[in-house]
Amino acid sequence: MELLLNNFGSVNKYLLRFSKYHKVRTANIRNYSLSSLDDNSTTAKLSATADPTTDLATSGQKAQHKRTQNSLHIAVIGVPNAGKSTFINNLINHRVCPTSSKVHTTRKSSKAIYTTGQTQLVFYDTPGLVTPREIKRHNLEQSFKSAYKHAIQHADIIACMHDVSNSWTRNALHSTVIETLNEYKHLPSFLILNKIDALRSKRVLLELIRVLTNNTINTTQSVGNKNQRRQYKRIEESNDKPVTNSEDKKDVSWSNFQEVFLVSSITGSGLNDIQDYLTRVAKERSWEYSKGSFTDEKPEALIVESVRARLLDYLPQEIPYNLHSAIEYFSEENGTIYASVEVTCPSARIERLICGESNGKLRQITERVTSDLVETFGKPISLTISTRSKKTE
Ligand SMILES: Nc1nc2c(ncn2[C@@H]2O[C@H](COP(=O)(O)OP(=O)(O)OP(=O)(O)O)[C@@H](O)[C@H]2O)c(=O)[nH]1
Repeated sequence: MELLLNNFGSVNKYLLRFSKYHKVRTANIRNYSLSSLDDNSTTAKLSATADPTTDLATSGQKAQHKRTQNSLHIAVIGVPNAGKSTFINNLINHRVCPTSSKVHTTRKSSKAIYTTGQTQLVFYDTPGLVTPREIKRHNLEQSFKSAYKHAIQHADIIACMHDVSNSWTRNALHSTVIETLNEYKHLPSFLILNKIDALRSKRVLLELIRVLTNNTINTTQSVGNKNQRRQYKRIEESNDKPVTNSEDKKDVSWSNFQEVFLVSSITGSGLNDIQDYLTRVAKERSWEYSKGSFTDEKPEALIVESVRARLLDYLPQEIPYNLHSAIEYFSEENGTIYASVEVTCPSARIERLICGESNGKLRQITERVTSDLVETFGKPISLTISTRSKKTE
């Protein structure tokens, strides 16, 4: 079965959404200008007009001396669904890491690049840390477990993402996270408490900081920047009651975090503080990527991963984990991307489920992926998703 969606009619709607997305996210950071995908390159690019200080250097009023370049490689680790990809996309103001409401959306380590002023931040989005049992249950590739190692080995610092919205798991760092931090304890690390928007009581956060850092971060004194301390103070002054005891729990905590940040990756709250922190600690080192690069992934790979992410969102339970998506066709002509992806299903029954009545579900999925990809590439895309089944009934 095949469904072709010609999206030229609706592409303006997507471009409008795209520019809104960028304007909102970049309001107080910098101005963006979109440029086309670099025809000669295999990486997706947008050009960004960086902050005014850099513009000055490149305009007629060139700086007297050559400015140094700084860079920092950050491995973002955490359990599946902690919000790692959402965090990176919103921090770099660009959708390069596919996200979904299901676990294991990210399957391999990928890079997202953000350049501001003299500093280039290179984020490694890593697959959620998993146990061998989870690898089996979700039919994950064996390379899954080791993918984060590659990222950490290239990192200067580890960002440890922790989901505070889940009251069952938030009071402890997962054992796989502690194991990883231990294994790479020579690297500095910081803790990100994510999804604070989902909390009714913010009071719980102070207690969590104490528990998860083994009481090593003092929320009332010199740790953190002014904003963070103000945030901690506001929480302290609220009337809510703490929910846990503050006794030391070494097996659920890590004592060597250098900073703790409270963020909502989805609303963008707190992300500027992290950006400032990373810029401050960046090393004097030449940039690896040109100023306009946002990822080193090939556009074809971004397309396939975006299809996979939306299949995870639209299909129930374990079904999407047993599908295989592959690019069939990719080209770019006159500023428009043409792509076709084939989804192989384990049976005709599953294929019918994906397509839905009169192909309605497949059309919905295709529209959603198209919208995501317009945000990714900043240009129209004509996308076809076709399905086939391994077995007929
Ligand atoms: N409420 C809320 N939801 C969030 C936040 N950040 C991420 N999410 C949601 O959490 C889910 C998982 O987000 P992802 O960014 O895909 O998580 P991940 O850690 O990359 O997941 P894996 O690929 O499984 O490792 C998605 O449904 C996001 O919309 C947040 O700050 N607040």
